[in-house]
Amino acid sequence: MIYTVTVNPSIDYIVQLPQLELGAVNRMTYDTKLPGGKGINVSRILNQLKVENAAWGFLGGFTGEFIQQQLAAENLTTDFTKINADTRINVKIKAGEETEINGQGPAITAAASADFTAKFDQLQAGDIVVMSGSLPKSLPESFYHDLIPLIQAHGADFVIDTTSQALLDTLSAQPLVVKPNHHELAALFNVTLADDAAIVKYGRKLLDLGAKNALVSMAGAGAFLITPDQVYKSTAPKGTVINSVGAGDSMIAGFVGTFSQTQDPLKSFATGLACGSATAFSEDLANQAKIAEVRQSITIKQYTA
Ligand SMILES: Nc1ncnc2c1ncn2[C@@H]1O[C@H](COP(=O)(O)OP(=O)(O)O)[C@@H](O)[C@H]1O
Ligand SMILES: O=P(O)(O)OC[C@H]1O[C@](O)(COP(=O)(O)O)[C@@H](O)[C@@H]1O
Repeated sequence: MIYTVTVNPSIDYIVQLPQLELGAVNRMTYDTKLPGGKGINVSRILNQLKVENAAWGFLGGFTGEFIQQQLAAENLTTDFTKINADTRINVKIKAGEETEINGQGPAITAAASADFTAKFDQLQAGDIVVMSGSLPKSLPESFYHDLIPLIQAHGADFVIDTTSQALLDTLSAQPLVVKPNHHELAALFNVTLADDAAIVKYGRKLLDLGAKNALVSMAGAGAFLITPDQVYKSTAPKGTVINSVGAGDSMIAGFVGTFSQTQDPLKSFATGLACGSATAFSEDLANQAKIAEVRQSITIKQYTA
């Protein structure tokens, strides 16, 4: 069983306009509201792949209710901890380029946090917990790190998708996979990544620090998979990019979903690539048919320096 953890979900409010003029009244040509947050996106893609999963985290207020309703309409299995404050709204502006304004997130009380943590008692050996996204300000920086012993005590694995020190702090506990994009990888080690060799060098460092596998995604330029034995690269398939919000989460879902069924990192990489690009080529996250279509054009090569 895969459990996704979204401690800071969001309504993703996607707005489109021909151009954004700062300091002026701008009019939208299109807008839509989607249930968002990284773990929720992973769960929505796992559902498309028919991989059993449950979404955990915190939801509150009218925004939380909207997300709960949307997920129920997709038959997602959820067990969110209720909070009183409103779940955040993240604004995604599409005006030529994509600009994102993500909220800080609501206050989580100590009681809600304890209620959430108690859920980890039900984990079993072989389960995978995917912890994704930013932490609301009211939770300590060590929140993910503190969950790891609860996961590992049951013989379950974990995947972490966060940035900066919060990510570095979890590597020694051996996450099944981590997936920084190349900008996040550069920021993690405070370097500039000028070419493939530099990306692979710093991607390997993630394994040296403890990660079992690392994906380094590069948006329209594809991704690397670094395993203890091999490095693989794939360019992204060509297509019309409609909305790349959630492409990274989709890639993680594809990788973890297939890994849970096959334990094969290369097959998992192929599914991850298909899910990431299929989402970039869709208005909302990708559906099963789009993923299957894009999967046909994925090619992966072994990378040698
Ligand atoms: N413009 C695009 N065209 C094709 N595939 C894309 C595009 N953007 C993202 N993808 C696919 O999704 C993966 C993850 O996207 P990326 O933007 O790197 O992640 P994140 O959203 O975490 O920054 C990429 O490695 C690629 O396979
Ligand atoms: O928790 P964070 O880092 O603010 O990110 C949340 C945002 O990321 C998303 O999960 C999309 O993430 P990706 O584009 O990286 O896959 C949105 O749904 C959400 O608005």
